[in-house]
Amino acid sequence: MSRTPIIAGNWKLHMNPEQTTEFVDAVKDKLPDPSKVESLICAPAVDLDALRKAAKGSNLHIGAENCYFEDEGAYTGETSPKVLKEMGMDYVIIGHSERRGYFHETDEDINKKAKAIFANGLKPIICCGESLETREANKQEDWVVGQIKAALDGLTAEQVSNLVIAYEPIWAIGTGKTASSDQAEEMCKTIRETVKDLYNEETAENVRIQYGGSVKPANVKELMSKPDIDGGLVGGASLKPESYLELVNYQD
Ligand SMILES: O=C(CO)COP(=O)(O)O
Repeated sequence: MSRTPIIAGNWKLHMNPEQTTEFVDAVKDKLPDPSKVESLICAPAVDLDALRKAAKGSNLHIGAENCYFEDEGAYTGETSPKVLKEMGMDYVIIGHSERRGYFHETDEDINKKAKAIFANGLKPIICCGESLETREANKQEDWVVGQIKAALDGLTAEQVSNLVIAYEPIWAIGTGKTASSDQAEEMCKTIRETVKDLYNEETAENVRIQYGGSVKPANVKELMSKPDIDGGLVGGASLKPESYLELVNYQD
């Protein structure tokens, strides 16, 4: 088993093209060897052209924060996965709790998006995670297993081997309240077992699972030491070059 760790910044609704170029110029020569850690930035759609240009020739992987499940048509305001591929993106985040919550994205939408992303030769980062209410009722496992089953419905074992799942408990996002490394590991392990039940052992060993929710330089090492945590999906702490570099270089 050799899963390459993947540390991804999710910039959410921050940064403009100029700031994007400045950020990438500041980090691109200081990234880890991509065979040791994959460094990724997922940026707002309006910054992706700047991201691609600035990251060209570097070890920085690039991605979008969302896309639609159709390649083209009368869908005002949406982002085409086909064009994201043409623009040189590697990954697309789907199913983030902010998209589920504020923009009413359903499990069915997320599943359609995953299929459209694969159809265009991109890789999805599929987010899942429970609310505080669900955690307090001790129903987080059922909740997250349900989200994973719905998101992966109809995907092949090969596709699942190549995608990334991000476990992001909603109560830990942007709150400074990180899940403990044991809580994070427990759920990432449950997700891997779910993939094993749905597919097979090999697929479960291949799929990379990130933890997200107040990941920062001070806790990244501890989280990454857990056997089922293969990466981080980082919001706030990915916005400054110094902090991002500390995260991706956590092995140093
Ligand atoms: O939602 C997140 C990443 O997708 C986590 O955000 P924070 O790292 O700001 O808590």
